[in-house]
Order: sequence, then structure tokens, then C-alpha cells
Amino acid sequence: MAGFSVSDSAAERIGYITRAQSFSACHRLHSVHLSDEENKRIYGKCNNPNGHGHNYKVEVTVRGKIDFLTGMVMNLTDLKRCIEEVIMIPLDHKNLDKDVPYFAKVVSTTENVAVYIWDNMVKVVPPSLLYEIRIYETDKNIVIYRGE
Ligand SMILES: Nc1nc2c(c(=O)[nH]1)N=C([C@H](O)[C@H](O)COP(=O)(O)OP(=O)(O)OP(=O)(O)O)CN2
Ligand SMILES: [Zn+2]
Repeated sequence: MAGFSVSDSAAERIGYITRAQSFSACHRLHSVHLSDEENKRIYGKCNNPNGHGHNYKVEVTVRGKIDFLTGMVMNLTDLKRCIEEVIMIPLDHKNLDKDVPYFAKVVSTTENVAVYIWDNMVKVVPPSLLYEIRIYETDKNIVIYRGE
């Protein structure tokens, strides 16, 4: 039916919007809290001293009210800027372990890369909107972090 009702305008519609971004980086799985032997046993080929690389794909999802006036949860152009600042500038074409101070003592598993991205993304997206960081380390290895 044509027309406009309070339920159309005032109802809180919750939306999820996602922006995807790829970045390339190398790393080595090696924990400073474990011995060399334990590192080799646990991480296997991923503990290779000279490291290895990935073309990571990250999906950043925000969740929130679809604003009645703008029709948006958040402007995706703003989300793109946040991703540039939090993901591309610090991580793209970097050696995660050597170029990113956070990973000097934190092993650069994809779980921890997701936590790193979450902790920095939450500082730049509007309050309470960040919902999920999803990282495809490879086509087959996928990590989800929701800030828990
Ligand atoms: N829980 C986690 N386990 C592993 C991680 C991780 O981040 N979290 N990372 C790795 C390595 O970085 C490695 O690069 C992935 O190795 P692998 O599973 O062998 O990767 P592929 O998908 O490329 O292997 P296929 O041969 O195609 O199956 C290891 N573990
Ligand atoms: Zn790896």
C-alpha cells in the first residue's frame, strides 16, 4: 500500500554492512614464550626462519541502526578510510613480525591479526558499531573475531 506510516519511519531497522579489503604481508609463526623445539613442533613449516607470505583478505563488518534520514548504518566511504588507516598503512606489504611493533612479542597468527585489527578499528569507527573482523589467511583458513 502506498503511503507512509510511523512503522516505516520510526521502527529500528538493524543492518550489517561489510567492506572487504586485501593486503599482502609475510610473517613467521614463532612464539617468544616457547623454546625453538616447541616452536618447530607446534608451527611446523610456518616456523621457517625466513618466513612466508599471504594475500590476506579482510572483511570488516559494522552493525547498527539504518538511519532514517541517510539510509545508512555508516557511510562506506568512511569505513574505507578507517580500513586504510588501520589495515593498509600499517600492514600492507609489511613483515608483520618485524615492521609492526605489536607483533614483536605477540605471535602473528591470523587470530592475533584479527585482534590487532579489531583493537585499532574500534578506536576509529563510530561507537558501538564494530561487529566483526573476518580474515581469509588463505582460501581455506578463515578467522572471525567479534571482540569477545
Ligand atoms: N590457528 C591457526 N593455525 C595456523 C595459522 C593461524 O594463523 N592460526 N597459520 C598457519 C600458517 O600461517 C600457514 O601459512 C597456513 O598453513 P597451511 O594450513 O598449510 O596453509 P594452506 O591453506 O596454504 O595449505 P594447503 O596446503 O593449501 O592446505 C598455520 N596454522
Ligand atoms: Zn602464514
